[in-house]
Amino acid sequence: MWRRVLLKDFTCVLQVKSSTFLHQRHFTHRLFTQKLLHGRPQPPWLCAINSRPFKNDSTLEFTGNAVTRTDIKQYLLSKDISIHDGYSSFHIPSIFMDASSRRDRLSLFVDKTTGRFLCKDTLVEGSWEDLQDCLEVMDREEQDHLSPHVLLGYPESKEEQEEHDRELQEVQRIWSSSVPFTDLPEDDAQLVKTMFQITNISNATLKRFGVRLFKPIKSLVFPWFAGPDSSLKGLKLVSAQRTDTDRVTYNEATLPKTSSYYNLFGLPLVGHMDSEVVLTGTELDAMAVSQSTGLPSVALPRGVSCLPPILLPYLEQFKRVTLWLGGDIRSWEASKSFSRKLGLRRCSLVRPGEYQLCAAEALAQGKNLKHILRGSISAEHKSIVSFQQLRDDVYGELLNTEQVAGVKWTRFPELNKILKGHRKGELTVFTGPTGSGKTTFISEMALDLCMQGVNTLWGSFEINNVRLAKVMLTQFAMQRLEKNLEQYDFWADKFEELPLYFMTFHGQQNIKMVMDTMQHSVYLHDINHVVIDNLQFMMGQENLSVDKFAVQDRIIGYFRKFATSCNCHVTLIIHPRKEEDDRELQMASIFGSAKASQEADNVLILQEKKLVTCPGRRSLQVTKNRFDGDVGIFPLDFVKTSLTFCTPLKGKHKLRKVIGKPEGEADEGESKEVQKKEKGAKTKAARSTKSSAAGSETAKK
Ligand SMILES: Nc1ncnc2c1ncn2[C@@H]1O[C@H](COP(=O)(O)OP(=O)(O)OP(=O)(O)O)[C@@H](O)[C@H]1O
Repeated sequence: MWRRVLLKDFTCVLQVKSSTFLHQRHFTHRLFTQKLLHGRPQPPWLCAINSRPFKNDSTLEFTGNAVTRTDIKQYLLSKDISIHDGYSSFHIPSIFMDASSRRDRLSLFVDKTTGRFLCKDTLVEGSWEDLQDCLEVMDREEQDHLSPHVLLGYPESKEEQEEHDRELQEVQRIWSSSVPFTDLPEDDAQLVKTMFQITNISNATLKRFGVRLFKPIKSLVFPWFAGPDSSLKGLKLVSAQRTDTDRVTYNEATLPKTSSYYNLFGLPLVGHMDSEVVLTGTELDAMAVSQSTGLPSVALPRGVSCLPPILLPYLEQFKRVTLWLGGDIRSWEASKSFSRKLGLRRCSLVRPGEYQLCAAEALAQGKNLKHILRGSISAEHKSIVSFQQLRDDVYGELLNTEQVAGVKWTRFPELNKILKGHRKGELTVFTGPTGSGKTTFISEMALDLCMQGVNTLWGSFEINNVRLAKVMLTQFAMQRLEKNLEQYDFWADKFEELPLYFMTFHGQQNIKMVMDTMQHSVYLHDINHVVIDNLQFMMGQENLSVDKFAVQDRIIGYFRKFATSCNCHVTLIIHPRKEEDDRELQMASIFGSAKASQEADNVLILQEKKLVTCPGRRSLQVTKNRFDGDVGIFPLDFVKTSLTFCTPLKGKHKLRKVIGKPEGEADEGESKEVQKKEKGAKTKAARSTKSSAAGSETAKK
């Protein structure tokens, strides 16, 4: 919901986005005419990432720029502002309150990574550029503060206002027709608790956290209270379902929708003086921790999928943060990456234990939660460790081989058989002949993962984002929507909910800029898969009088480093350096040197028409797999109506898997096999050409 506003007194046009975050009237504003004020050029960052094209109320609070924390600190010091160096933010006195009311309070938080600010007293927020503008104006006008109402909002469009009102009414309607647990007859309350497997959570705890039951859909209601008046901003509905194996799975829905839902559940119960908190992945876990340990505990709004930086100021007061996000490897990975945002020094992590317990399960099984929390380990990385320290990590990996192997593709079971899954921190290099369908295939492969919650960032330099999103939406809906336009909104609404982001770069790009954007997106959106289409678009600005392949190797090296340091998977599409008509592509067709092929964890090749068994068909070949060494090839059919790939029907194809062979050998083995087949086919083809030639000769005669 974007609004245009005037910066009062300065006749400067600002673009403002209304946000439901934690406050009643809480602006995120972005200066797009900053040159008007003091001619500072717009940071390239500002336009570097775009949200999904289908969104009109972007989830992106993205006003990032290339400032460093040193820049921020120096600038603030140059303005004689006293700074407290916090964990993820600098704390400064609010410039939106007069000196007498702000006293010594440092209630304005400036994010050390992006420079975004939030004043917790007045709830004004904005970008680093906005803060600088405000400070410049204060200097120029010799004022000691600005009014929090310095931004004048125009009403939202009628449509937006109506949607917003409808949402709020729906929140109120559900809330008022839900029943507090304490008002339920004891038998009913017990039944509900059994259904949700929370029999050990007392009615008193449920009451303290304000949990209710919404009977019509048998869901628990978790409220989102926030703002100076602690009013109801939204809610989360959670329903429980029992699976065949007698496990309970939970489904959740939020109002407002997930991308605007920023509830740190449990925050209103935290005292100003509390210096310790336990961060959990679900509301049930937060209640379990609070009940059995008495410690303040808050749940993340979107579980382990992300920790939006906009929430960080609310966690600054804690000297110690224990992350207990769940019991699986994904939660463990998330807790490691969130602790980097929170500041490693103060974070400790609960490692998934032998029985993989989250807090609610631990409580249900009568475990001692205090004891589990005491066993949490420091998030700070030590440069030298002994096996004794690694011992539990190794054990955890052995115990959870399936989870360690990564996220499985739902649409490509053959790929699971070879690669085992999609893992964080790896670099996948993907190639194929020109126009063979590389973009189309990677689009579906990444979409498959994104639909399972893998936060994905696309850098599509070759085709524009609208075209790419159209391909993805077709693959998502599994049909051509141009023929069913009436279904567009239905699919677009669902597609919009995916954790999918696009860089807005197009054409040749500077590698540093791309790297900075990727790094930023990891911070802002907890991106764990970056797709780059394609590497050649990063080479244009390099000095190509030096060896082209040396440049390519160097760029691959940058991506490698990024994948490792940010623990983020990078899929890099590369055009082959040479294509020969009668030969399949090999690793050597892509890489300039052995070094570059060493950098990649996985090398995938989309082979085209080379398998004579199925003419015209593409095959996907894995020629390198660092995880467990399996390589192989399998055919792919293309479904034009949905732009998707699938494996041919059973019996028609065979997965050829080469287990445990070194990369080179496997490659050779594969190509030998292919060559043999090709040779056979060529002879056959030659024979048939001969006979058809003979036939036509005869016909001519
Ligand atoms: N297996 C396939 N069979 C037939 N057509 C395909 C196949 N895969 C993709 N296509 C179509 O081919 C066209 C080119 O596909 P795409 O852009 O994915 O290829 P590419 O390899 O990325 O191209 P480039 O080499 O230019 O980067 C698209 O129109 C796509 O729908």
